[in-house]
Order: sequence, then C-alpha cells, then structure tokens
Amino acid sequence: MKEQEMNELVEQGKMLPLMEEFYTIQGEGFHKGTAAYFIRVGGCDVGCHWCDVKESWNAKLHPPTGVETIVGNAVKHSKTVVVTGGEPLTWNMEPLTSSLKEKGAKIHIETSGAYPVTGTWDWICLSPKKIKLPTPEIYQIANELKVIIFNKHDFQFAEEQAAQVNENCILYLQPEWSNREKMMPLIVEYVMQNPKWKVSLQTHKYLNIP
Ligand SMILES: C[S@@+](CC[C@H](N)C(=O)[O-])C[C@H]1O[C@@H](n2cnc3c(N)ncnc32)[C@H](O)[C@@H]1O
Ligand SMILES: Nc1nc2[nH]cc(C(=O)O)c2c(=O)[nH]1
Ligand code: SF4
Ligand SMILES: [Mg+2]
Repeated sequence: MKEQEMNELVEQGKMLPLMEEFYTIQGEGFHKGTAAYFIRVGGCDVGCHWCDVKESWNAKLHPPTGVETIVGNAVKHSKTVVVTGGEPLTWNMEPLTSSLKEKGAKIHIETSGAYPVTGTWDWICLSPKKIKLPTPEIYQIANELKVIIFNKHDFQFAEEQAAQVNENCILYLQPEWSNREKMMPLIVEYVMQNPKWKVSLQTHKYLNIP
C-alpha cells in the first residue's frame, strides 16, 4: 500500500498504529482481576514524565494496522477488550469500536481524555493529567476516575477532577509506580479520611504479567 493511502486510512481510523496486543488480566481500577485482551495503540503527546510506556509515544514507530486485523485477533481471545496506548483518543476510534461491537465484545478504554471522545464504549476509565486536561464532555460519561498520585499535590488535583465527574463515577487513587513506597502510606491515610475514594494498584506488576 502507498504511504499516502495508508496515512488517509489512519486519518479515518480504519488503520491504527499498533504497538502491541496481549491477552492478560486487567490490573487496575474497577475491572481489576478480569481477563481481557489489550490493544495498545501508539501515539501520545501528553508527555507524563513518569509514563510507564514511553515507547508508545512516537506513532511512527508502530506499524499502521487494519482495524479488521486487530479485531479478528482480539475476539479470538476475549469478549472483554481494553483499548489503551499511548493515547487512544489521538485517533478516530469509531471504526475500531463499531467493528468490535459487531463481534459482540465489551469495549473498555484507558484514556487521559485529552482529546474528544470518539467511538462507543462500555466502560471509560478517565485518568486525567495536569499537563493536558481532559475535554469537558468526558466527565459526564466516565465510569471511573483514576488519578495517579506521584506527590502530595496530586491529592488536590484529584479533588478538582472529582468535582467535575458524574455522580456514578467511581473514584480511584493509584500510586505512581516508581514512587509507590513513599506515596502508598499517604494514599492509605487519605482514603481512610476521605472514603469516597478507593485505592487502585497496578496489580499486574506485582503478578509479573503484562
Ligand atoms: C499508559 S496509560 C495509556 C492510556 C492513556 N494515555 C492514559 O494515560 O490514561 C494507562 C494507564 O496507566 C497509568 N500510568 C501510566 N504510567 C504510570 C505509572 N508510572 N504509575 C502508575 N500508573 C501509571 C495511566 O495514568 C493510565 O491510567
Ligand atoms: N495488566 C494490565 N492492566 C492494565 N490496565 C491498564 C493498563 C494500561 O497500560 O493501560 C494495563 C496494562 O498495561 N496491563
Ligand atoms: S497520557 Fe498516558 S500514554 Fe500519554 S504520557 Fe501520560 S500516561 Fe503515558
Ligand atoms: Mg500499563
């Protein structure tokens, strides 16, 4: 396929820069412990200094892959599919999610919300970032809010974000992995004092699974 043609298909969301795909256990948040197929789409310009998948940032390093190919692999493994990245909302998610829906999958997204929501989702995990705030409309439809706690100031940011989500949205504080020894005791104390919050850990890292 010509490069021009491929760029157009990526522009339309019919091809996506695919970094990796794997069948594992959802490690974080509300669906922690549930088997799911992960689709990791490359490309993110949010730039979190502690991001645990910086290899995903440059979309050019990840081969444009047809949505039908991605979907075919996913539904072979699981009825629950998690779309993550990179920042999946960099791209038009409509073709991917409508094709997954046709095959009867439950579709979850992990997103910073930094770009407008495209696609149709059964579960939206919003993990907002100070350096590129979510677009306003996602707060109304997020199913869980998962704020990463790297330092003490992040509790204040978490409250500002919680003030904007819908009333059914489940609230999580998740320690930034490299700083977890330091922040975990503060998170435990905070959640006991402010029980509207729950703790989320990156349990897949403790289990040594992807
Ligand atoms: C790698 S991101 C990809 C999806 C999207 N860009 C986002 O940030 O939500 C997946 C999840 O991992 C979280 N995350 C990334 N790096 C982390 C770290 N070092 N410690 C804890 N959570 C992290 C993000 O906040 C997000 O909830
Ligand atoms: N097992 C597992 N669970 C996850 N939940 C969110 C992840 C992500 O990187 O988006 C992730 C991941 O990378 N692995
Ligand atoms: S928004 Fe997500 S993928 Fe992008 S840098 Fe931050 S944690 Fe990493
Ligand atoms: Mg991860």
